[in-house]
Amino acid sequence: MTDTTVTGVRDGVQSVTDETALAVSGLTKSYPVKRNLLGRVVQSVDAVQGVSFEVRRGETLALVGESGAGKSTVGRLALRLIEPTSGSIKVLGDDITTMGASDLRKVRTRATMIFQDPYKSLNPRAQIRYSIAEPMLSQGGYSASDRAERVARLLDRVGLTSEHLNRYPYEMSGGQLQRVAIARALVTDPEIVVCDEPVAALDMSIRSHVVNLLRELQEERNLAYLFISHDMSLVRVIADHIAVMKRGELVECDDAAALFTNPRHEYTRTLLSAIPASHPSRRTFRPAPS
Ligand SMILES: Nc1ncnc2c1ncn2[C@@H]1O[C@H](COP(=O)(O)OP(=O)(O)OP(=O)(O)O)[C@@H](O)[C@H]1O
Repeated sequence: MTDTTVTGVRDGVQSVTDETALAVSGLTKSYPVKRNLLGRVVQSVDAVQGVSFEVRRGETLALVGESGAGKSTVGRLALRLIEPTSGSIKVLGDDITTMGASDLRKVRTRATMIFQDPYKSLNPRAQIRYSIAEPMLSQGGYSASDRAERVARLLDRVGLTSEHLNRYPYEMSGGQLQRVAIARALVTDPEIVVCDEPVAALDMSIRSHVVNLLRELQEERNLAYLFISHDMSLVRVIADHIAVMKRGELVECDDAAALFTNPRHEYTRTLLSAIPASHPSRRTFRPAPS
């Protein structure tokens, strides 16, 4: 661990309440990278070490840090898409750390994920109508008419039309596909969404539209976002709280306004100094040219 005191949201873990959507405590992940002839791990990468934070209902915790800091690993651990080496994960009050597969499937309808690249996250051989409906089919319990109605409603809400239903991913733009990915993530009415760099792969011109859509949907549905990003200008617009990661550890965690005005860790100051001089306001996000 670093010698920096991690404060703010992390402190909330000690007093998890009904308002807590997601809470992780002491999360650690080592990836095995080399095994000997007996299959024993002889080399591993310590990607995440002792990370703790909570995300409250209806709020956004942004997870920031340079490439390789461990952000995506934390995002995947939060939904147990990968197994933690140690630590615990609570989703909407349920400890999912050792939960069995069928209960975990149910949890993943209430806590979902949007990935960076929709071309990779959506099945290239499936029509859009199937991609959006698939989480309902996996979970079961939705009638055909309910599924069709939910798909149509969400497609409309993310700004697409019934014309897109029978298309395949290769027939759509990156921005349209990320809207499909958002519809898919919301089709089971989750309360938590892990967004892993959801606009980083999109054209500069459409990033703000997708960011604004995510913010509107959060307000309408009281969604909790764990929002992974390396773009501090975007984080400034979307985050209520910010957790800063460096080399697998959380070095600072605070209310967004406090962190921007009074960053305590040297590394946070370095991240902030990289933001272009003219900040977008809290209401609008205009992406800086990359
Ligand atoms: N499947 C894996 N096997 C081995 N090492 C991995 C694996 N996935 C990630 N890592 C390593 O774990 C560390 C953290 O990676 P991670 O992708 O979580 O970081 P990140 O902050 O999300 O970076 P980026 O912004 O580039 O996606 C890196 O050193 C990475 O190389």
